[in-house]
Amino acid sequence: MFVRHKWSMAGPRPVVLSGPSGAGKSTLLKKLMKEYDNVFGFSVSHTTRNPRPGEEDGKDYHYVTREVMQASIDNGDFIENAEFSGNLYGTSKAAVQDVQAKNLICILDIDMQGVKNIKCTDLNPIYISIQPPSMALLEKRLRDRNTESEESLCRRLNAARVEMEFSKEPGVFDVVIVNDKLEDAYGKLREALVEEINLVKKINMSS
Ligand SMILES: Nc1nc2c(ncn2[C@@H]2O[C@H](COP(=O)(O)OP(=O)(O)O)[C@@H](O)[C@H]2O)c(=O)[nH]1
Ligand SMILES: Nc1ncnc2c1ncn2[C@@H]1O[C@H](COP(=O)(O)OP(=O)(O)O)[C@@H](O)[C@H]1O
Repeated sequence: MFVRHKWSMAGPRPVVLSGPSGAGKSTLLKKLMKEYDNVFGFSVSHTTRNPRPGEEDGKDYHYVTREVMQASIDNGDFIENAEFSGNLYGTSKAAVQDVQAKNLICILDIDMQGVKNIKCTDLNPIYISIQPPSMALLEKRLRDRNTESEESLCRRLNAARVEMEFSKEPGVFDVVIVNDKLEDAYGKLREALVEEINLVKKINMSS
């Protein structure tokens, strides 16, 4: 699957954030996008899950029915897609192209199936894993977030065990960040991206 041909002008490298549900990916990426205006662009995924209070269609996700999403997948519109906790999720080609067209660092928030599939493309992102300090803390944070039913919570915690093991596989992630204290984790994320951030600032200043 080709998103951007290797011979096209080199833009900034995209960033993949992955890790268990509740690890703090959205919190960290929202902080990053707030601090760095016009440097990052979020790859807005499609999902068949319902929007949570406060989430916006077209901003957090494109919320679609399974029928619509499956038809779009069959049509070849997606770079990758996966079933997670009973719902379909996927990154459309358009989601990434929209961000890359603006020469911004494209951030993808995807699960481990997504990571495996993106590795088969020529997207060449920086792979960052966000991990919770422990299963117990992950459960507490997910419960306190108050977004999941008991069933959804169980499914996410089961998936989290597998995601946590996956993050230990050598060579999968460029950086693994344990999100204990938010400010410390954020500092590590920023540090991992500083070169790419400076590159985009330079490009944007000269254009
Ligand atoms: N493969 C894949 N995973 C995605 C995509 N969008 C979101 N996810 C993952 O789906 C999982 C569930 O996301 P979500 O329902 O927003 O719940 P949350 O992670 O608990 O906030 C997370 O691991 C996300 O990283 C996507 O486009 N592709
Ligand atoms: N370092 C942290 N310490 C305490 N709570 C946190 C921390 N990071 C995130 N949270 C909280 O944990 C919950 C899960 O974080 P979230 O960003 O939604 O995770 P994800 O996007 O990975 O599913 C949220 O309620 C968030 O406010």
